[in-house]
Amino acid sequence: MTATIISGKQVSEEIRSQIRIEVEELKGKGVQPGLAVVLVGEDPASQVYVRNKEKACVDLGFYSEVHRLPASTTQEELLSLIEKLNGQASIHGILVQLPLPSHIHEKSVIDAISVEKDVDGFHPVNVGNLVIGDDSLLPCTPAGVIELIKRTGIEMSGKHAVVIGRSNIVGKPVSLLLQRENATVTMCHSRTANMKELTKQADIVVVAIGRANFVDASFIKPGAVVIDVGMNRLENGKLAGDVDFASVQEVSGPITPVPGGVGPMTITMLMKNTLIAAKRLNGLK
Ligand SMILES: Nc1nc2c(c(=O)[nH]1)N[C@@H](CN(C=O)c1ccc(C(=O)N[C@@H](CCC(=O)O)C(=O)O)cc1)CN2
Repeated sequence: MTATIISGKQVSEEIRSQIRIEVEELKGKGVQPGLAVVLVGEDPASQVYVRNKEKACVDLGFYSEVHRLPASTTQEELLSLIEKLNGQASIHGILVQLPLPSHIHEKSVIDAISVEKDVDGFHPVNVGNLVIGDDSLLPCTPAGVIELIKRTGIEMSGKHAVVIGRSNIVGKPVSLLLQRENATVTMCHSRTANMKELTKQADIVVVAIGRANFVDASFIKPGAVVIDVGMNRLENGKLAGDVDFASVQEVSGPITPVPGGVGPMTITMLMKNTLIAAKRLNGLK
């Protein structure tokens, strides 16, 4: 059996087409969504992601500012830039590219971003609103996972979903969003004793454990949906997911590849969040 491949590129392009239309409508009301991206240091992968965010802004008609700061930037300098962007009317979304150099305290930086402009959805107020089910800016990768599942026409309500990984930026928020869609959610992590027993009962498996090819066919119930959030750079320079795609696709139902699955959704959901923030900050729906 060969599984259906869920294309993040294709779904992402569908969403971008809708965003383009909404941006034009918003411009007609005198508002151009604006995104500021801050990059500290020269991490090669981060440079690529920031360039792709800049390109997405151009492609979708957003105003864009990219602040490329040297690795020697102090925390105080970074916080003072964030304070300036918090007060800048042309900017509706602020994103500080992670990881930051080790001398900068990540939480202090995230906490300094205005809640209304936190398009990463990492601020504790946005996280708290997600937990209690209030309106908030949702973290981009988890929101992308849910959107991919929905737009593939897969029902989540009443399904058993197993999430492998409990990070603050993927595992925990994905599990909350799946519950919001009325799935029954089990969370597994590196210390889970009977992981395969649990995953083999799942209708939907989301893998975000950060270990290349960790999940093979023996974890998966025939026909289950498999979403791979992993992005592991191998020694040969190739990118590998947390799922052994060749093995799992023999038994699974719809499955996301790496690259080309969840990854492309991350930047698209960032653009969607910036559009939402621009509307809210201007009192528009
Ligand atoms: N402030 C943030 N920092 C980081 C985030 C984030 O959401 N907010 N996520 C990642 C990096 N990231 C966006 O910033 C990101 C990662 C991967 C992709 C992507 O499109 N991946 C492609 C493959 C790209 C490649 O070949 O390297 C894919 O999976 O198809 C987009 C965005 C960490 N930092």
